[in-house]
Amino acid sequence: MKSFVIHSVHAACMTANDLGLQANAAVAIENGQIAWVGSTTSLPDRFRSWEQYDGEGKLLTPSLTDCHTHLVWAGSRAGEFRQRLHGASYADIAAQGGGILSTVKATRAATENELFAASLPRAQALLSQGVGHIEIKSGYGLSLVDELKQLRVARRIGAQLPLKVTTTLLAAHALPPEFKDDADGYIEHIIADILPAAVDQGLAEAVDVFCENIGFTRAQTERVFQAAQAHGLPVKLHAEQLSDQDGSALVAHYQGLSADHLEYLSESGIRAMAAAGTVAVLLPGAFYFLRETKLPPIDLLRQHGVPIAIATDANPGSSPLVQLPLMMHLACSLFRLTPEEAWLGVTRHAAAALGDQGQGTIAVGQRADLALWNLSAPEEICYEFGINPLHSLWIAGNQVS
Ligand SMILES: O=C(O)CC[C@@H]1NC(=O)NC1=O
Ligand SMILES: [Fe+3]
Repeated sequence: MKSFVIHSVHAACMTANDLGLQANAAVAIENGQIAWVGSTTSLPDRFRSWEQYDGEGKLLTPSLTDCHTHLVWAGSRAGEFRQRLHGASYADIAAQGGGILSTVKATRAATENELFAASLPRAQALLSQGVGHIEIKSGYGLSLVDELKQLRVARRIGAQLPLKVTTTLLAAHALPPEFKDDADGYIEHIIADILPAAVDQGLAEAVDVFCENIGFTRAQTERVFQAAQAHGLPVKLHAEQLSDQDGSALVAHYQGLSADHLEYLSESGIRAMAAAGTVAVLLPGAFYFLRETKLPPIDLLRQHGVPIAIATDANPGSSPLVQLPLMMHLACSLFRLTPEEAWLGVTRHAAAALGDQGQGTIAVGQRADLALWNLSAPEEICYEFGINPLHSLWIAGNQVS
């Protein structure tokens, strides 16, 4: 692995609560890690013989982390989108077999290779936007064979592309037809069969549940969390998306990595998250696409010091938007986050939501996952949309674009 220096950049190091901007900075990279960060003018002699990369005053940040995606799916829900625009209701569409279960049907029918071929371009798109770490959930298989198939495809994406993939078991995403009207039975199947198999095959690094009035109850969620804990896996939760199920307090009780969506989050849930260090993952794409009107309690999250992350929630039903910089734009435009919060939301805090403490920063000892941007100010990526501002991307010190 080569050693080199990127110099003459505005480095956004992503310190605890701000961008940590350093003008005319230099970063020395050795063996895929950051070896030194400081002013270009004070570069130590031992680095001066290394290959020098002139950043020409551009903005250098950590590469981006998309900490919440359902990236592996087959089929399309574009037809439902057209039906709804012609006046069909969700109930009409569900009655015709649409919704999540139509994606489950297509994902089950796809071979592993077909699923990989359908999903790889989505990861390639994120990589082209400067994303170096993606979380990929299961949740469209809803059976032992098909949940493991999804997770294997997620692993293959990480093997095929120069980016890091973190996998999450979300078997408790919806009720499969085989367990119609028997949600408790399905939860027991997850606990007895799907989760142990995913653990035995090293396919899951966290466990997630859709805790919602149209998903699984708080009690069913807790059964899954107890099983995940018994297997030594951390938990995260689709929480308070459409109602307040007090799921955020539950995932915080289990020292969960994150609570995600959070439009209906209460202050007691926020207090629990703050005490546990649970990250608030906001998903403005789903809010926008579903035309939600209830904003997450951003000011309360700020007051209680809960770290805020932002992710695509890329999925065919509520956020068919595989574009992380767009989420920064929507987070500022719709949720009124500041550009600084948006940047921290796709770097440092997003990495923390995946248990990758310290990643998503430019600091000595961190993996050299770095992005150089054609931006003269950080806020430009939140303000304008359409032209890809990525200039260069390094993952573990290897230049990938
Ligand atoms: O409609 C889909 O395919 C997924 C919807 C998605 N899943 C979830 O738990 N919340 C959502 O918005
Ligand atoms: Fe989601």
